[in-house]
Amino acid sequence: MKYIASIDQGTTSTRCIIFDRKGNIVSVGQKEHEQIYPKPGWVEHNSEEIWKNTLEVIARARIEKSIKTEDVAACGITNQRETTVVWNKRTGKAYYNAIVWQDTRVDDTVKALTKSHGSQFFQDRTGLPLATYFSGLKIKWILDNVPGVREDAEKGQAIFGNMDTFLIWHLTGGINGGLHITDVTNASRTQLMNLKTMSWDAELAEIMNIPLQMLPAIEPSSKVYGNITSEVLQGIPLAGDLGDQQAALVGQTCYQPGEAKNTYGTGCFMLMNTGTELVPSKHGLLTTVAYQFEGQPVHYALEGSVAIAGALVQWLRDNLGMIQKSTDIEKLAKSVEDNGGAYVVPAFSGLYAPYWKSSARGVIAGLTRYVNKGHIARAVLEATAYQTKDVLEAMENDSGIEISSLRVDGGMVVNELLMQFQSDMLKVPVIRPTMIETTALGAAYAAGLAVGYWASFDDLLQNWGVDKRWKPKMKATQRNTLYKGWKKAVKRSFDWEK
Ligand SMILES: Nc1ncnc2c1ncn2[C@@H]1O[C@H](COP(=O)(O)OP(=O)(O)O)[C@@H](O)[C@H]1O
Ligand SMILES: O=P(O)(O)OC[C@H](O)CO
Repeated sequence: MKYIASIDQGTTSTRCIIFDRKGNIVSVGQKEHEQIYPKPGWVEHNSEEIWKNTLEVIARARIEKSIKTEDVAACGITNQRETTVVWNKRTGKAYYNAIVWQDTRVDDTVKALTKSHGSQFFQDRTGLPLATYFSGLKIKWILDNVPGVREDAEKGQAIFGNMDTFLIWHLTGGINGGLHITDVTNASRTQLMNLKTMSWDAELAEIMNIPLQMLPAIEPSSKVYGNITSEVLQGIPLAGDLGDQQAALVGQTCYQPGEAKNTYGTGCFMLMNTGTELVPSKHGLLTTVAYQFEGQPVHYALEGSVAIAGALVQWLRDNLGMIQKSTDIEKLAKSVEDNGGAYVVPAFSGLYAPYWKSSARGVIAGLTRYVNKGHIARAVLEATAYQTKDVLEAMENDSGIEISSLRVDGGMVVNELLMQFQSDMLKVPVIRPTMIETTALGAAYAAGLAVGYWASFDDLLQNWGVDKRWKPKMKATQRNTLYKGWKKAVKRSFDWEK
């Protein structure tokens, strides 16, 4: 068979990418979905729209190159993590919109649980500090606020899933016996899975008042789970499932302890493989599952999650109208020499790693009459690079490993100005591989390994190649001055919401 199909259900869009054995893209279908902001801090998606888009992008990817079902060896799936859907398994209907990972509505519960149990209690079991980010408290919010859900959950009719689970259930039969499963990487983002046992933690579920029967079965990330029943890929084995940031780690072939990648999409996520060793963080990172291939031990990762990166570029485009397309930002930013003293701290969902300040809110600091649109555009791009520096320092401190170069991917890495500035800030080379759709590729690798399309990791390592490398050029004094300014601006964003 010639190909592997991969579904990448991201925060802004859903893609289906068909890959060949060399890891090259054969065809792509992609569609954006609506971002719903009912109140400040709330972010939702319509899960029904995402399901329809999924079918449409698979069909588009196949039609583009007239790909026959019999040419597809397997399908993998990867997804925006943490985003939470609860639906009825008899009707297939969601009780409420999907609550997106960036949503901060459970902030009061975070504060109450921090008071009663302490954040460390949750971090010790799940690797995650108590925060609005993860799925558990989003499930609780739906159970507590949407009429009828709790009763149905107790009867075993209302079930929970992240977007992987929701799509797998639909793709494998839906109301006619769809699989209700997730993988270890997605489960590790719910704040309900015990990182040592890889199973749901009954005590955590009880604290959050979540009936255990609504949670999916936890599977490895690479395994034949079952066959797809939907017409668009009927009969194809569904054989890979990974959270998107973990999928990018697999797609970047970071299989050795100490290897790290940074993905620049809506948010920005740096993951370092720590092997089979679970490394607790003391510097504001998450300990998470990197992947598990069937029959092999779980591999862990340290993760620095940044909530807003490319989303800040979108905000400049959609909310301020300063650019028409995301790509326009580079030209605008290049119209000036530097940031003119301005800093943008995009604490739209509070600040994630390494700060974990849910009461922070966005600020633009350092304004004078000198500052123009170009400076703001530059400060917007720089914000992603500074946030990455914050995370990289924490990563080095936690792991004791000095990162000598950084593999990058995601929608923002086409921006050369950002990549050069990133290398300048980190003082290490930044490497963009030939294939930057590493998220979809990682899920394809998981599926392909499960069905023997690829024989081993060695096959995958050969597919990775360098497209471009940026080396640090900035003088130390300039780097230090700029970064000091960022740190000052970050402090200004703290404690905005009480
Ligand atoms: N040339 C560019 N410069 C900066 N940001 C960009 C550029 N092109 C796209 N982006 C940003 O990249 C993000 C999309 O990346 P992608 O990896 O597709 O995200 P996701 O997987 O989160 O949906 C958007 O937030 C967009 O604003
Ligand atoms: O959809 P992305 O690429 O922004 O990734 C979102 C992350 O998985 C959230 O944890």
